[in-house]
Formats: sequence, C-alpha cells, structure tokens
Amino acid sequence: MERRRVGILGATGMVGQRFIQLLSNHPWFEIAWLAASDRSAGKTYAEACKWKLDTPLPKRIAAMTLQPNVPEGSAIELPKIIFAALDADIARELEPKFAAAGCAVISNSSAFRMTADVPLVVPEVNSDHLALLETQSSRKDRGGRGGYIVTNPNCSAIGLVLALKPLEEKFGIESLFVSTMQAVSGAGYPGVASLDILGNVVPFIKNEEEKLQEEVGKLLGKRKSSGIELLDAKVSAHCNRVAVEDGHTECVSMKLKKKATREEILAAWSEFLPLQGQHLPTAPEQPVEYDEGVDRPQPRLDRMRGHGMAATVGRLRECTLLDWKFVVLSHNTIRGAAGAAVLNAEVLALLGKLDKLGVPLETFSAKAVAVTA
Ligand SMILES: NC(=O)C1=CN([C@@H]2O[C@H](COP(=O)(O)OP(=O)(O)OC[C@H]3O[C@@H](n4cnc5c(N)ncnc54)[C@H](OP(=O)(O)O)[C@@H]3O)[C@@H](O)[C@H]2O)C=CC1
Ligand SMILES: N[C@@H](CC(=O)OP(=O)(O)O)C(=O)O
Repeated sequence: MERRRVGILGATGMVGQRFIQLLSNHPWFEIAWLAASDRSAGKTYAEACKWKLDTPLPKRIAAMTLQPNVPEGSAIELPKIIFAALDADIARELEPKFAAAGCAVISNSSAFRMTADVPLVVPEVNSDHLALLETQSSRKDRGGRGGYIVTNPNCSAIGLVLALKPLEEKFGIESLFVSTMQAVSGAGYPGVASLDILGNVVPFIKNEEEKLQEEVGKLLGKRKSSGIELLDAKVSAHCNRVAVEDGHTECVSMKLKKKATREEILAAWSEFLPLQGQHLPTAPEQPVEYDEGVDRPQPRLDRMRGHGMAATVGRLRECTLLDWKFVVLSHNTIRGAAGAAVLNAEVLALLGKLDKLGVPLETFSAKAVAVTA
C-alpha cells in the first residue's frame, strides 16, 4: 500500500520529536513536510532542533528543510494530513488555516478540544464522537474543502479515561478525585527550570486541573444528535509537577453508581479490548494493563508498556471516603500526545475520513450525482 504523505507542525518540540520517532517507519504514513516557528523556517531539521530522544534522529529527517508554518508558500506540496504540536495560542491561530486549506489537522493542543463540533477523541474510549466531523468539515470557515480539526486530550486525561471507560460502561461513575504527578517533559523544552524541579515537587501546573476536569466530562460523554452530552459526574483534580523525565502517574479515588467487587473491576479492565481485530499499527494489544505488584505502576518501569501506548493500573483497593482507589500511569509524550494523535489518524484512515481532503465539496457531490445518474 502506498503511504500517505503527512506534515508536522511544531516538529522541533518535545511532542514534534515524538511524532518524528513514531512516524519515521510508519506503514501507512510518510513524513513529507515539517514546520516550526519562523525562527526555524528555512533551516534543516538538524540545525533547528535539539533532539532529545534516545533513538537516533533519522538521517532523512535531519536533512529536511523546515517550511513556513502556513498552508501557502511551501517549496514542496503541502500534505493533506497535518499533525500539530503547537502551544494553544499559536494553534488557535494556525490550525484553522490548515483546516480551511483542506487539511485534516490532527491536533495535540488544548485550543479547540472543548469546541462543540470538534471531536476530542481517544480511539478506545469514544471514536463514535468522530461523527462530529460531518458538520465541522462543511462549515464555511473550513473552506468547503473537506478539511477539519480533530483533537486528542490533555496527557493526564488520556491515562485516566482509559482506566475509567470500562468502569463507566459497567458500573457508572458518580464522582472522582484525582491527584497527578506529572513528568517534566510535559512542560515542553526547556520547560521547568532545573533549580525549580530538582529535589522538589511543584504543586501547580497552569490551567491543568481545569482541563483535566472538563475533558474527562467530554471524553466519557454520550453522542447525541445535538452534540456531546457531558458525563454527569463530579470530578476534582490536583495537578503536581515532579522530578520525573517521562510518564504521568495519577492517584484516583472513585464512587461508582452501581456496587462493584474488586474482581469485577479487574475483569472490566482485562476485558477492555475495543480495538481488537482492527489491526491499527499504533494500538496497544491491551490498552489497560493491571499490575499486581504492591509498589506498581512506576514511571521508569512501566511507561513503555504497549510501546508507550498502554495505561498501567495498580494498587486497586477500597477507599474509606469513596468506593475504590487505584493508581494509573501512562507515557505523557507517547500515549498522552504524539502516539494518541497517530492512533487518531489511523482510525480516521480506517473510517475513510482521510480520503476526501483538499477537494471542494461541490466537486464530490457533482461526482456522486454523475455516478448515480
Ligand atoms: N509535552 C507533553 O507531554 C504534551 C504536550 N501537549 C501539547 O502539545 C503542544 C506542543 O507541546 P511541546 O512539544 O511540549 O512544546 P515545545 O515547547 O517543546 O515545542 C513547541 C513547538 O512549537 C513551535 N513554535 C513555537 N512558536 C511557534 C510559532 N509562533 N509558530 C509556529 N510554531 C511555533 C516550536 O518551534 P521552534 O523550535 O522553532 O521554536 C516547537 O516546534 C502544546 O500545545 C502542548 O500543550 C499535549 C500533551 C502532552
Ligand atoms: N500540561 C501538560 C502537558 C500539556 O501540554 O497539556 P495540554 O496538551 O493540555 O496543554 C503537562 O504539563 O504535563
């Protein structure tokens, strides 16, 4: 099968580098276009990027020239699939321009996650929310060329909803308390100053608690004809930055609507295999892995389970305040960012939603009439 050409916006950042790592040998996608800030445009990737990953920067990518970060003016043809890893303020300005140019913008940023007709998706949890694309891609400000924006959640929200989805389905969630320990790579590069974080914990990450609380509601919400009905549960979050390189750990207490035993909860996690049989290259075999170890999960030991795409849960025990408590861990720049977006793109490919990009919608309806006439 011929691989689809893709581009990466924000290619030099922490998440951009993960995109390069995950897409360099991807069987369905081929990196054809890269862009970062104006400071980087015109430089080679090797000149513009401080490569921070523990696999070598691929030679082909190192030699690629960074293009202007707008749909026009590239020296090479703009791909119709754009992975975006930009700060929210920049994403708010740039992502709609690429969607209006007929691109599928597969975004990591928080800029449009809560916009009513923008899907906020974790494929194992709510791929049915992708139906929102039908209205979004025909919006006037999308240029009528089939372009759209799809988002993946905040890195802490992803691990949490993977663990919660099978429990919400079987028992219902009434309320939730979560306290996070988030890795420094979550703050981008150079991120938090070493003097602030070494030997320390910082009990504040700007806007993080608000994002975590509201995104869980949309991700576990139900699709209705009017849009997404948010999950009716109380969620309270504390977010903390800790001196860990990669991997976000979350301590969770929950009250369920229906009583559940420990065995029933463990069974719900092990039987949670929503993408089984779809053969998506980035999907982990077991999205939620339970570890019986008394002191697991731990970021250094467990973040790479399922090639960095699985959420590891452990320490399930009764809670004296709510019903049950447990710990969940996931890799923040793989499962929590670039890997999540690549998996979203694989699902979009499977659903045929990468097929009609860049062509005026009227051309498609005219063609459809011609075929049926
Ligand atoms: N790190 C994480 O764990 C997660 C991050 N995210 C989100 O992903 C996005 C990227 O995060 P991260 O990679 O950590 O950030 P970084 O700060 O590491 O990277 C930012 C990227 O954006 C580019 N950039 C900066 N200014 C502009 C501009 N004006 N126009 C175009 N491009 C610009 C930078 O290019 P240059 O090198 O030229 O400056 C760089 O490529 C953010 O929205 C973040 O919130 C989401 C989930 C997890
Ligand atoms: N704020 C997160 C990472 C992140 O960028 O989140 P968001 O994609 O919601 O902006 C962290 O610090 O770990």
